Amino acid sequence: MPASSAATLEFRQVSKVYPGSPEPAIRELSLEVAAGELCILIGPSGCGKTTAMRLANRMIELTGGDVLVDGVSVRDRAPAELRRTIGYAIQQIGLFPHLTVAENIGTVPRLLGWESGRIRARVAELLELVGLEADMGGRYPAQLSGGQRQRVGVARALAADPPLLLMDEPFGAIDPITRARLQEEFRRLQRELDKTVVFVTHDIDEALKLGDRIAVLKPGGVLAQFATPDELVRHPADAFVEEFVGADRMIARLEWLTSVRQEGRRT
Ligand SMILES: Nc1ncnc2c1ncn2[C@@H]1O[C@H](COP(=O)(O)OP(=O)(O)OP(=O)(O)O)[C@@H](O)[C@H]1O
Repeated sequence: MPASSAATLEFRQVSKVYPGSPEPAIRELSLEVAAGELCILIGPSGCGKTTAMRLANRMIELTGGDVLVDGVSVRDRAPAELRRTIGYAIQQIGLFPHLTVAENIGTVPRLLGWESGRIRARVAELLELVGLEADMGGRYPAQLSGGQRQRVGVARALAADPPLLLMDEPFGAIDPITRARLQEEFRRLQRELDKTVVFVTHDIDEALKLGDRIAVLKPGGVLAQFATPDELVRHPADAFVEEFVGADRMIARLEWLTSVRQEGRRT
């Protein structure tokens, strides 16, 4: 896959005030995500993580500022067309219950008008990529485990080979063991496929394990710090980040994670 398959993403002084709400959900958020980077959004409940994500694919509209994908404002893109070029995976998965796994995965390629042979080949490739047996393609979502459904959600988000993936707690409702396995597989996949990813999580361990950089948001949608896992743990920008990350506890853990990640890269 060419190195150019990843997109850049920039939040430029982004604000969002929901109609009828006295306070902004996001305040002057500026963030630049490099091509191929895995950027984590983390912060307490209600700090605007999902809002930030949905502003990027225009599921909701900006109040102020701009979001640029590969330097082009999302305001200048038609929402439906924009969404077909951005993979989106969410915790609730949102699989269509009346469609088979294969049909679910093929949703965006179908919308893009791919011919059926190409869709079939892509679905087979993706099932293998996310570690599902080929015959799972004929099942319905209700016939899968939670972890299998999450994999289908990730496969569906990857289907049209989008340069940018938005993932909103994609492994949220999964037991810890399956979750750890999915995290590892996803990390490997992301490196292999060279995608830009914005990944929302509540889980600081998941953030430290997966993120190239982590954006910590405070209540009111204010960016507290945007830094590598190492910087975040060793040099938290303020007391909020320090408490959120739990610095002392984390340093030992980070050293362990760093060694695990290096180990992973060698294999
Ligand atoms: N459609 C909406 N209308 C009005 N207010 C909203 C709407 N959606 C979200 N909000 C508010 O905006 C703020 C940010 O919500 P958002 O869902 O982005 O937070 P979050 O960080 O993703 O939260 P969580 O971690 O709980 O999922 C919250 O105060 C929320 O109540």
